Amino acid sequence: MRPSHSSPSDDRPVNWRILAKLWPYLKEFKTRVWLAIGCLVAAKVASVWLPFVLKDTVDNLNLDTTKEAIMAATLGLIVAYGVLRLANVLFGEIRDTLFGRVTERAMRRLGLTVFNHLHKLDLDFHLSRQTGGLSRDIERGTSGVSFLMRFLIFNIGPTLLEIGMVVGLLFYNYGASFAVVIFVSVVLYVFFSMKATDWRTKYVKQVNQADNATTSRAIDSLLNFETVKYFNNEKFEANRYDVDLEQWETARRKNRLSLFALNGGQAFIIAGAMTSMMALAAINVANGKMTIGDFVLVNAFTMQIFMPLNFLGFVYREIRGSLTNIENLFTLLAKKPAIVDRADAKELNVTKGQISFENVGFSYHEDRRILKNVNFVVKAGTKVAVVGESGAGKSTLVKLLFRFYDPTEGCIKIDGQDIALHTQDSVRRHIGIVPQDTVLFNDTLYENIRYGRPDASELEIEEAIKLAHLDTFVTRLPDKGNTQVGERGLKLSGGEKQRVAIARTILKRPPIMVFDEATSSLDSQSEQAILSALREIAKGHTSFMIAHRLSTIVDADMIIVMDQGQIAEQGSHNELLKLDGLYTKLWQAQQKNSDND
Ligand SMILES: Nc1ncnc2c1ncn2[C@@H]1O[C@H](COP(=O)(O)OP(=O)(O)OP(=O)(O)O)[C@@H](O)[C@H]1O
Repeated sequence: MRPSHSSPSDDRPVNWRILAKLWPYLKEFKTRVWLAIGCLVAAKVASVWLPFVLKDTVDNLNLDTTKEAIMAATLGLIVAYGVLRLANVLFGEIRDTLFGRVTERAMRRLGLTVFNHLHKLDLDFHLSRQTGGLSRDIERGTSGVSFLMRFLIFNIGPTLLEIGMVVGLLFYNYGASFAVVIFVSVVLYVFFSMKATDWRTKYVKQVNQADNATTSRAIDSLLNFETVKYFNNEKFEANRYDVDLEQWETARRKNRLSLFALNGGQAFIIAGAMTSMMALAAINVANGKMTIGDFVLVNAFTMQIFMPLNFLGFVYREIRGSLTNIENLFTLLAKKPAIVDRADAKELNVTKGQISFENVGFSYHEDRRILKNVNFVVKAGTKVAVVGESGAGKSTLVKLLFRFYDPTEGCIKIDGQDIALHTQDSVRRHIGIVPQDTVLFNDTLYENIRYGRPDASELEIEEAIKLAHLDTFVTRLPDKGNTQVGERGLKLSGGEKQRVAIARTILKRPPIMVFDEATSSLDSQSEQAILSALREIAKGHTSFMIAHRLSTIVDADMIIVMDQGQIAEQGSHNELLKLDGLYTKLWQAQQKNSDND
């Protein structure tokens, strides 16, 4: 696979105002910023001085006097030349070192702000995002800050300062002609470079698009490695990849030709300017108006100015790209989470753990109602189970309880307090969830369990492992609890992952425990063992259980039967069987299935 490009850009007009938004991230090191700017000026003064020392040296070398007198006159100048060169480089290095810290701190602050913001955004945002694209946006945005600072402060700023000084000095020392030639050619050069760069943007964009397409194709294909093998489709995959690579190759060729046009045009302007300057200087020397030293000085100035301008096209494009990337990042930061704590939100105070749903209605999207008029009470310390067909809205109840969403109608109360009026943090602190699909961090088994309560002791972790029936499994592992679980926990089976999730929740020990099909990935024997463990753990806690297999919840204090977003029946197992309704149908169907097994 080819390495991917880091420099994206699109056709949007450049928004320079974004620079103002960066200031809060830079002002922490205000003194450093000013010191760096001071060094920048000092380095440029030294570099503009250099041609003058060179001129005096050349003129002194041409003096019609004794060897000793020439040496005496030039020695000091040569030392001054060396000192100025050193000063130029040293001040430049000090400026880089001083400013490096400012940029790094700004990147750190911005990175952390974005990270915190992403964790505040709602579940809907995270369900719709494309992780790859999002992380590229963040990476491009934060490194955009570094690019922008580097190029604005270390390249554009110093170059403009130098051009200003040189044009002024030429005008002061030799009159308007040299200053005019330099000024006009610089303006021409900048104008041409900006126009040509804007024109080239579409080719750069094509390369980036082709690059993203080939990279995505390769990654998708490799991620589906097993499927490719199941269907013997290696050749088909290679052909598809090659079609993308061909487009990438064409885009690169066009991009290279457009770069040739840009560089060619720039070289043409530089050559024209240098020739004119040299010709003017030569005429002046021939007329006796200028010395050989002056000729050398004009030559040195011209070279000094056009050298950094050589990179202007590249720098301009990078700045454009960086501004766009930073703007994307600020757009992300401006995104408002759907669930926000009210200004007067209080801390939820849970003493018993009673849950009540009062006339709750909810829809993910306006045009489709998921929950209608849901009313029930889970008394403190009891076990309530929710059953119903797939898609009936069972997990949605849990998402509302956890405040991933707020109800569209009605309210949910814990110990009589409306959770929508309390901080999300305090609501979540009192609820432990073993979700339907457990995703683990790419870390060790121990660390994944410790996540339930980062300050838990080794002993408490061991106990949680035992209660979740993970101990036999752990002892069988080569590295025991220090075994890495792989990305998203892929090295563990579904049942093992669920037990890790149970162990985590045991460590958290919240007053309210929610089990969303917590035993769905277990075989019947492990399921029975875990269920007895859950019963043990749930003692004294309020537990809310979503289950498909009714046999796992027959002992619940109350069973709620959901049907198309509404409560169809509620009561204990025996009461529901007596009703001979939906629950009885579900029960009979499952009994029949297990008899057939
Ligand atoms: N984020 C979402 N955006 C839009 N619709 C959603 C979202 N999450 C769930 N739904 C829809 O809401 C309905 C209820 O989903 P929910 O997950 O609550 O059902 P469930 O009863 O728990 O189903 P299962 O037993 O299969 O887990 C489903 O039709 C589902 O497609």
